[in-house]
Amino acid sequence: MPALDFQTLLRQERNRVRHEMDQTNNKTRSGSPRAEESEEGDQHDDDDKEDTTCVNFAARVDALLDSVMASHVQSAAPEDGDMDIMVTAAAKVVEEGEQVRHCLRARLNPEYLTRATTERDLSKHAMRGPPDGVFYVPEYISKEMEQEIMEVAHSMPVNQWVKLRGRRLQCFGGKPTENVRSFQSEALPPWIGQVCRTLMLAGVFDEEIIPNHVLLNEYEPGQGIMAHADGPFYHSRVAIISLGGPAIFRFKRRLIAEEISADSQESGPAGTVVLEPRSLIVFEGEAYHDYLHEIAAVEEEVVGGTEGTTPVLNLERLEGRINVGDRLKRALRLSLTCRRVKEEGEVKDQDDAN
Ligand SMILES: O=C(O)CCC(=O)C(=O)O
Ligand SMILES: [Fe+2]
Repeated sequence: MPALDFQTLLRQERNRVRHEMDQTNNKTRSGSPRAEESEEGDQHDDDDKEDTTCVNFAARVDALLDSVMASHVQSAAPEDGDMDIMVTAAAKVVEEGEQVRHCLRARLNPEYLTRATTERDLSKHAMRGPPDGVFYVPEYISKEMEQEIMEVAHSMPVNQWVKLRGRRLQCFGGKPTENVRSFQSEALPPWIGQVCRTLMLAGVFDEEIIPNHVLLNEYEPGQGIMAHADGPFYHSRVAIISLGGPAIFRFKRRLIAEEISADSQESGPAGTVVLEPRSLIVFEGEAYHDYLHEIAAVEEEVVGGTEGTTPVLNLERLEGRINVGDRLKRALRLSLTCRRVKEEGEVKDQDDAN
């Protein structure tokens, strides 16, 4: 039996992706919209944009296939020449290549886009601080959209998730770098692009700063994200869509130099927001610049804190579904953090040094 050539296999996979993508693009260019898009007027603009970024997108698929390949070649230890292991690994490469393609090429139901235009006005959803600059929209996405997003997210092979101590994530739009000067933007997969477009249609982002960078975070019960600021890399408005289980988002004021003691760089929570499944939180201004945010790594948490004294900024918007003193049990939670990476000229040198 001839030895299995992983490089050839990879080349074949790439060619297949390219071929499929060429076919899709030719179809779009020759003006034959796919059936699911024909009722949605805006969709064609979107398709035009995807055409121009197609090479970039194909490069993204290549990179993913490379990493699928690398992980299997490694685990198959080809140098020991065990054919059975190699064949199993090759089959896995093809299967996962298929999954990657499916996830990256998926589209959500285009109806979600049209709904976003009519129902939302962000200014109605402002919370009273501190901190200022926080907005909360319950039921921002429908149960169907939540379900579709979770299915696409989980169709990605396990090895495409980046495993961190408190969560795992997938990054779309390019890998964040030390500073924006070395950042290489990548096209967003269509389904992520659709999510960003709903945010624009809902008035969360102007067209010029529609998000071009999205993190898909996944937290198991007991996991969280430590207090942090999102920093100068992005335009200072963040939109986070929550899916799955609930969590409490805590804002903590950043301490000024004189207040920082050896064991504390941050103050206690100034304001919290209960993130219900399918909700949207947006924050900017003071909340972005002067506060850190965190999600505690716990399996259960009490709304308003154990003393019941921590402000819950969106209490009214919870309309009795959740009250101060309630114990919230965590369940698997996904979040989409949508932001716009600044252009080179938009970052002040001082910011960049941070
Ligand atoms: O999962 C969340 O809601 C928070 C995510 C976050 O803060 C981030 O991605 O920077
Ligand atoms: Fe963050």
